[in-house]
Amino acid sequence: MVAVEGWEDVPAEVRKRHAELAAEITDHRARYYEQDAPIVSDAEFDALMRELEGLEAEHPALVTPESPTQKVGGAPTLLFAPVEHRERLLSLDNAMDDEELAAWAERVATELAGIEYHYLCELKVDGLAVNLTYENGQLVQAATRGDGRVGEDITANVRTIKEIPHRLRGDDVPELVEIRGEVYFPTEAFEALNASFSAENERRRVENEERAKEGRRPRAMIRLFMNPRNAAAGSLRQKDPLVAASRPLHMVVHGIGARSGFDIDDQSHAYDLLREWGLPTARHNRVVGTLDEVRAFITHFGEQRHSVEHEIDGVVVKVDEIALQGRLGSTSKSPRWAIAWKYPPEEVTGRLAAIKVGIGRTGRATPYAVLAEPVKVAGSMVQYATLHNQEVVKAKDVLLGDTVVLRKAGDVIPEILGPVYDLRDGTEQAFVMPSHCPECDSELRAMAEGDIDLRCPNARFCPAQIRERIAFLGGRSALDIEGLGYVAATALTQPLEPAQAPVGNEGDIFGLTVEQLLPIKVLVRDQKTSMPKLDDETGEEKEVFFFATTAGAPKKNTGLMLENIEKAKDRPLWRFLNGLSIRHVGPVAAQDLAREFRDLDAIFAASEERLAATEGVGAGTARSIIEWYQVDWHREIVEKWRAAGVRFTEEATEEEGERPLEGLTVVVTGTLAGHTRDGAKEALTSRGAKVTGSVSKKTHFVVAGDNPGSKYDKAVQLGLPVLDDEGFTILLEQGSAAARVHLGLPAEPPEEPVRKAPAKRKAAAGKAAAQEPQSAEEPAAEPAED
Ligand SMILES: NC(=O)c1ccc[n+]([C@@H]2O[C@H](COP(=O)([O-])OP(=O)(O)OC[C@H]3O[C@@H](n4cnc5c(N)ncnc54)[C@H](O)[C@@H]3O)[C@@H](O)[C@H]2O)c1
Ligand SMILES: [Zn+2]
Repeated sequence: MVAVEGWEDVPAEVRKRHAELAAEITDHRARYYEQDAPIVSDAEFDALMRELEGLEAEHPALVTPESPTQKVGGAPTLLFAPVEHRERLLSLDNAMDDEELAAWAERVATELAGIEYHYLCELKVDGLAVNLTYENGQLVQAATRGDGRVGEDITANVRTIKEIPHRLRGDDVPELVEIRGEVYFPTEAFEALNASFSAENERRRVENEERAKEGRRPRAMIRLFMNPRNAAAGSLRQKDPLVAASRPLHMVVHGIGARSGFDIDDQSHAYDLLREWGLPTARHNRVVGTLDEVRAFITHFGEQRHSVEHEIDGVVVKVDEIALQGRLGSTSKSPRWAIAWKYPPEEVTGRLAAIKVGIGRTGRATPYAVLAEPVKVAGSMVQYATLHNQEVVKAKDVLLGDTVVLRKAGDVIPEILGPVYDLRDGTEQAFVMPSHCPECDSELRAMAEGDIDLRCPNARFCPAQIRERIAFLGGRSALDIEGLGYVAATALTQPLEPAQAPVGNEGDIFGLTVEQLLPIKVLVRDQKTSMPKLDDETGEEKEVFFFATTAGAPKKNTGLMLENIEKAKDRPLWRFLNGLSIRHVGPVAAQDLAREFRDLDAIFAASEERLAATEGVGAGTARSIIEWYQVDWHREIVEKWRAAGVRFTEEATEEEGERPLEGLTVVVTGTLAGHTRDGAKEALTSRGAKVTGSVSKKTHFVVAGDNPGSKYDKAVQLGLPVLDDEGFTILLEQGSAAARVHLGLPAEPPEEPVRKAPAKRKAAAGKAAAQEPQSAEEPAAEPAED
């Protein structure tokens, strides 16, 4: 094949698909850029774009100036006056994986062979691109990107953004400069805005009930913003500047367009100049020399994605030298000297097939969304998302059958953001909270006046509550029993043959025998859907022995689980206390109580006042402990454990009394030989140290095992003391000074890096200061909740 393919040579079905894709993409762009109301997620949109690009790569004849691949953004709307940009605003090419990043770097290297250059790494801010024109230091115009050549005049709205100077600072301002940047909505403010919309909708719902009685038309609900980008775009593209002024919009600059009257060598230096002029520049930029350093930057901010004040959807890598940027040039759509690394999408859409209710270990009924099909988000497959309670379902305004936006940020539980209103067809139906427990059929009710949550009151016999409590007991924050996870908890409490259940409640957990376990059969369930799996050949539900091999011998894990259960009898008192699932008693309160009383019987013998006087334990928690112990079968659990050999007392260890690591802030990263990650953290906190997740100048030690992450790089960069396994042991056993000496450092840090708590507070609050990090992670309202 030598002849260049003409359009008529492209197979008809390819041409057809190309036309379909082009039309679909153009429609999505209009909805996204012009109406701020997309109906597909970015991931879906990107997939369509990629398919189109693929077709064009295979059949170059399809590449016409009309193709969406050759165009930037959307068309300017009639909502605002058109503005012609002096210099075009471009889009960016994307790298979805390391191969694509390396290919880009390779092209740059080839083009710039023999020349020294640097990479400028920046965060890719997920907001709205704007162009600011300054003439002789005065802001004369602000415009959206539009199609790259012509944007919309949003000057009045942009003037309301406090960070954007109306006049550049200093005497040295240029004749002309076009500033490119991103207007964004800070993540926290976005959540607050949507919460206020939800509250207003709640008022309107109440009002509408009245209106319905009077036969009046209902007031419309406010549509929630889907994400901060949407909120930024929606706020900035308002006819009324007062609306924009009322929103906490911010901006960060990331480029320069047309300019005259000054010269710059590197883009990073240009930012210094812009900062002097009073423009908001990014704090996280970094200039590096190698692609590996670029990768480290990408990895670092992939982990820190949610500690930045605005949403980021990737990292933009640029060649820093302006002259070389010119030499590399641009395509019709994007510069060749830059590439956008995209993080995995955190938002996807899916069809809400059902809302089911799960019962947690304290009986709380939690509605959760079930999507018609599993979807990939933040790198994992997801089909369920929590909806918290029936009020949240209302506030999110979702109906069964809706296409909904689902978000999963990092390790956080997936949640539903809201419906895609424009896809409703009228067949959607409102969710009705079930009146009865799906597992034991007890009537659900609020346990106290004013409680939003409904609960299954059958704490003693509800199979769901027992299963969840046992799984919790075996879990990390309670007895931490390896082998006793969720499925094992199910097998122990809900075997196929109910009479075989060796565990009726947590009292039966110790003293299990292999003989009891061997005959236990469970249905093989799909872990995601919890629906029984079918045998491929017979089509029948699959039943297996959970603890025994097919030959009838105990599985290896069975023995391990039993050993670990035996060992768990010696766990510290607070773990048992937390494991009892007493409402309001979470790990923090449990540790406070254990430290104060050192004995379980003493805790249960204490008066409500005495309990409430314990540091970190409130009146509600105290009440809850007393009420819990008044229930017969609760006391039986404690007695069964005691009979099995649990001692429930805790001698004050020397270190604990003294809390020798009090005041230290430590970060743990990588795999340690002698400790699990949680074990290492506990060893530190029990000695009074504060363990945090991110490295800063205030960190006293970074404990780094094998394969440490970017925290290690950061530590090295900041020159912090880094401890290996051996150093860590010295820190635990001999304290901070010994660990520093081990590293060849002076015993005392040169300057106390930690901000001292004010003396007054320290004296009054004692150990409270050391507990802050834990309580900050614990939801304050109900730490013991499921
Ligand atoms: N869901 C939909 O229907 C829909 C429709 C159209 C586009 N989109 C989404 O929009 C994006 C594509 O839009 P695009 O063409 O604007 O490309 P892009 O957002 O991937 O990248 C280009 C833009 O990044 C911005 N940017 C942020 N930080 C930057 C920095 N530090 N340096 C330089 N630029 C920076 C600039 O405004 C620039 O215009 C994709 O994520 C796509 O999924 C979604
Ligand atoms: Zn129940």
